[in-house]
Amino acid sequence: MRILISGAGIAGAALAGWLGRNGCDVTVVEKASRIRPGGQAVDFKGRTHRTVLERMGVYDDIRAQQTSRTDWRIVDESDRVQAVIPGEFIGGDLEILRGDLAGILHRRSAADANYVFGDEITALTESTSGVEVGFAGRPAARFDLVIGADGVHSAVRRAAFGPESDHVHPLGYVYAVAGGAVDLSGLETSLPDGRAVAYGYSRPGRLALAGGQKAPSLFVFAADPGDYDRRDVDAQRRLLRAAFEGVGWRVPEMIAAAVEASDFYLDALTRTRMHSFTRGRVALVGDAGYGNTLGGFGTGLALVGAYILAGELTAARGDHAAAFAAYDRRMRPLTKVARSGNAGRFLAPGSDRAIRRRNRTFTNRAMLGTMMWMTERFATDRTVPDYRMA
Ligand SMILES: Cc1cc2nc3c(=O)[nH]c(=O)nc-3n(C[C@H](O)[C@H](O)[C@H](O)COP(=O)(O)OP(=O)(O)OC[C@H]3O[C@@H](n4cnc5c(N)ncnc54)[C@H](O)[C@@H]3O)c2cc1C
Repeated sequence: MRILISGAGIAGAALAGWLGRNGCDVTVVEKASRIRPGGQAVDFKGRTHRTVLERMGVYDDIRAQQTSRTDWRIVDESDRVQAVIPGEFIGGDLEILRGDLAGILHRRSAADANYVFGDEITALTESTSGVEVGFAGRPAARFDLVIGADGVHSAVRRAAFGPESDHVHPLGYVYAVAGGAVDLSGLETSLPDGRAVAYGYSRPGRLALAGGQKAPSLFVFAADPGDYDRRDVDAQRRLLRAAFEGVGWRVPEMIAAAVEASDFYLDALTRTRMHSFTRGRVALVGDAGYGNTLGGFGTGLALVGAYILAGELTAARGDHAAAFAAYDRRMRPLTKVARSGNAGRFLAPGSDRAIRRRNRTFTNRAMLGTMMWMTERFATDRTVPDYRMA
């Protein structure tokens, strides 16, 4: 089977490895000129994630580069500690910087797929025998299947399922992630009017790296996607500056570093809801189909989704319709966790009262224990089939 994957992020690289190793001719087209670095820490929780990582053969590589998963201290603007969120709640069982994970997955799949950087699809035309794909920078080509692993703003989803606004719902917050300059670990401050800054994440023993490399900062604030232009990064830097204007604590230093950083990234918090993750010869995997920004499940879901999609395609031996139907059916309950929840409310509560309520939750061990148990029980403790793939 000739399969095109759009997007070489977490889902795309994972899927490329599985399909390439199991007999498919895989091309991955990535808009960026290389594997995109950057991002905050992402994490894995529970039995399902661990099983998939072990079957992929990347569990030990991830462990070798995991972050120190420190507790988060929530402080006020005078640095007084208001609550401590345990590292295992924020960072799951295994936590790694997103950019490091993307590197591991790419290295693991590089020999199994043909990676094309700096290009993107412009059109999809499906017939009974395949999909004709137009590209921005190369001649059109024909594939048996096309997979959208191109993230929240998926071009494949737009081409095959209709406009983004039909599927992607803004949650009322914007986030920015960028390289930082303050050597602190797992510290967050919440400002009463729906703004929050977090700082932290490093690999064990490498908090203040000799080379000057610092962990990225995360900024979250209440705003709408209409407040900025997705293509105008300078305007986004100005938006971030304006959102934290006049804030004390270490914020001026962090903002100054963030707006200068080459890995500056700003986007709306959104939730993606699809009636089906497949249509004809096209399927969506990862954030393109079931994203919920900063919800804490996106990366695990992307890897589980890639595993199940590849497994069903391998098991169906060329019957893509049967494989896609099974993928849809299996992913539906797993993705329930992404169809609700808004991390903005947790990270940047909009009032003093809401902040106090959030902090009380995290100082109550029993409540925290219940939340962690429920997460594991209902979201990440599911049995996935053993597809016996290479
Ligand atoms: C730079 C960056 C930083 C991130 N930071 C965080 C973070 O701090 N915390 C967090 O929880 N999640 C973060 N994420 C999202 C996180 O990676 C995903 O939620 C999750 O891992 C699922 O991954 P995915 O592969 O579906 O999407 P992504 O990891 O977003 O990968 C999508 C890939 O598709 C590429 N792409 C986009 N459009 C096209 C196109 N038209 N054609 C070809 N390729 C395209 C992108 O360049 C990217 O490489 C970040 C994503 C990126 C790209």
